[in-house]
Amino acid sequence: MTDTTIESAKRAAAIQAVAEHFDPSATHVGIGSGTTIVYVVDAIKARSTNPHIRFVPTGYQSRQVIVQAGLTPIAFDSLPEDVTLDIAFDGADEVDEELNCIKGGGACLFQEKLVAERAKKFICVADYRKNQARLLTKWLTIPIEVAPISVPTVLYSLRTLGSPNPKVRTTLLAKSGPLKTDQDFFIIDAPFPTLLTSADVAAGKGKGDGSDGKWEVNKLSQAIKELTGVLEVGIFSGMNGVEAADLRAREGARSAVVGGQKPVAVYFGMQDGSVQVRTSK
Ligand SMILES: O=C(CO)[C@H](O)[C@H](O)COP(=O)(O)O
Repeated sequence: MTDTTIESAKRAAAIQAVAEHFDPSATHVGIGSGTTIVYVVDAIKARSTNPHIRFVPTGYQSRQVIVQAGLTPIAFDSLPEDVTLDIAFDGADEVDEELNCIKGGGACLFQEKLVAERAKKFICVADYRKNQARLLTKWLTIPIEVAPISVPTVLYSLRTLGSPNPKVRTTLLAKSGPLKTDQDFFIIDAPFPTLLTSADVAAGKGKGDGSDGKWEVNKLSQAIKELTGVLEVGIFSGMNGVEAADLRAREGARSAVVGGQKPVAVYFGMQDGSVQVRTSK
């Protein structure tokens, strides 16, 4: 496997994802972070015809990608309350059979989740290395964004939940010390055993509540999110945007759900140049 193969796989997946989901008349588009999203932005630029389209970044790097492409960014907190994004595109670190994702390899998970949940449709684009049946198969840690002051207690609680050796992510740059996110928070990378899907729990493969050392994706995400000091967890699970809209239509004002975290489709660029698409069933 060469770098060229991986980069070609990302590009092929991005081109197909944009061709199949980007509507040139869209007005607001969410743009994720990482290396794959650069190909998505290139593909959007080649198709976009609406001079009034605005792109919502998920952090500093994402904003730079938008600006360098000559497109117009709009800050997430400048969006009028009633505006939803037509679509959001992002990468992922690992995706399972149910389209649950691990994100945050680039430390941008909080804004990525805000943007994904504000979109009618969230589409993930990734290369073949990210395509796994279960989360934590090849990507072995869950990125968690935490308030710096909470680090010792969150590390302790994560060990109690079954993470053998959670660690604060450090910067690889000349300045040593913890890496700071766009919110000036820290990232803890917490290893856990491979996660069960909801289908595994339904099939009796475990309770998924961590009592036997095995966690189901949603249950672990909720357990970590409940820890004081945790801003956000790099597990994107639960509903997708279409399911969330259905729930709102059924429940109206009683539903506090804004959108979903899970993609409606994931495009994997494969080693042989093809693109594999995984959609929600
Ligand atoms: O979640 C992310 C950043 O926080 C990225 O989307 C994820 O790390 C994938 O990155 P890449 O496209 O470089 O593989």
